[in-house]
Amino acid sequence: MIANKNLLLMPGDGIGPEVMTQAKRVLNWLQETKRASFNIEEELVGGASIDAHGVPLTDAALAKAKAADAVLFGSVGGPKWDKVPFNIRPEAGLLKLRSELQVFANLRPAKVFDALAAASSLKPDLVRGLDIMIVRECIGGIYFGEPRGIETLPNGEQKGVNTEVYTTHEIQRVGRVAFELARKRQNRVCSVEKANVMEAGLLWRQVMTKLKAEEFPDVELSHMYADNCAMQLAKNPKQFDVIVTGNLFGDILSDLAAMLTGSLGLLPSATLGAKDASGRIPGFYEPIHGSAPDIAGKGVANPLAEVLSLAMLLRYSFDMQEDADAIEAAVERVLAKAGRTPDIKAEGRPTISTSEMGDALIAELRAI
Ligand SMILES: NC(=O)C1=CN([C@@H]2O[C@H](COP(=O)(O)OP(=O)(O)OC[C@H]3O[C@@H](n4cnc5c(N)ncnc54)[C@H](O)[C@@H]3O)[C@@H](O)[C@H]2O)C=CC1
Ligand SMILES: CC(C)CC(=O)C(=O)O
Ligand SMILES: [Mg+2]
Repeated sequence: MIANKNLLLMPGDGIGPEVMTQAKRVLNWLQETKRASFNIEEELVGGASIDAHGVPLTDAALAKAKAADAVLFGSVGGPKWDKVPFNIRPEAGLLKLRSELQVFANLRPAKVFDALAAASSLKPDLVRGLDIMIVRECIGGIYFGEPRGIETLPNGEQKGVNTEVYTTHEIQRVGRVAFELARKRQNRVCSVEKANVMEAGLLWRQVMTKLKAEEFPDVELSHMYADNCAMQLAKNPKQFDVIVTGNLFGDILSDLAAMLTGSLGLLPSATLGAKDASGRIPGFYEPIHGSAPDIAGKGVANPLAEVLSLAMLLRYSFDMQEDADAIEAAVERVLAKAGRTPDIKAEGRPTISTSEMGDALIAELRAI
């Protein structure tokens, strides 16, 4: 049994707390069945933290996140906070967390469960069996580059500025994660950028090419422009194994990949940093979706991306492979036989709520 792991839960805003409630039921199951014992704490983040403390991430919450063995996050943002100053928006809290935890490699697996091949927006044959891994650089690129801001020009016009910046080291470290993952999969990495129009993209391509030659000669490397990659994901997604890309392109391409699997509500993620002196790797886990204001409070959000993020946490931070497998298998069984939340609604299947999806999942887990 895995004992005394410190886990910080940060549910956030909108559907974040709703889906986190279902992940907590899975945590309870793990503890009740003596598979693990956790010291669980919870902290506000995003809009909820702005309402309580005036900032999207307090120093105390950040300190707890840094001290935890892993962080499970929900989602942040919503129209209520759209007018707060830009640097303290809910989303700034999330970016600060990722950056302060130095979690640079965001693993976004897009897997199609057999029962959901028909829920994809593509024809079932194009997606059945799909299993791709998008590795998104998560603490660099245009979301963090300087200079940035909105300035007023002498003629009264305004100018909005963001800057794409990548250094050799930033590209190498995320590239290594992608190559290493590929070795455990189909041994193929597709590196995605816009080397045709952006110097940061050209450097990305050069660094990836050199990295492959020097450290990963056994792994196949291809390069693709990001716009073509979006098209290829919609045309023939099974051509990909591991995709490695920067922060902005990874954000966009993973939302597209989510729809191949049936819903944004299904895609989990793990964001990992480098091993520290004590051998610990910081791990931050979150669904790829946002706070979904259009459905928040209605009890209809799909909780499976959050639950699958918990499974990734067990797998990557606590080496609890069997328990992670058990949760993923239970999700698969639920999708094969239970009702569906509205985002993956299917003819002949009852439409169920977030908590009913949680009930079905817990019933499957208890049956093990
Ligand atoms: N990691 C995070 O916390 C993220 C936060 N955001 C924030 O969330 C807010 C809303 O952003 P949107 O662009 O609307 O993206 P979103 O991901 O929140 O929602 C996009 C669409 O997907 C649906 N959806 C998302 N998750 C779902 C789930 N679990 N079950 C069923 N349907 C689901 C929503 O109902 C909506 O129609 C904004 O404030 C945005 O900044 C957006 C993306 C990520
Ligand atoms: C705050 C945003 C960068 C969140 C987002 O869309 C994401 O990480 O996927
Ligand atoms: Mg996103």
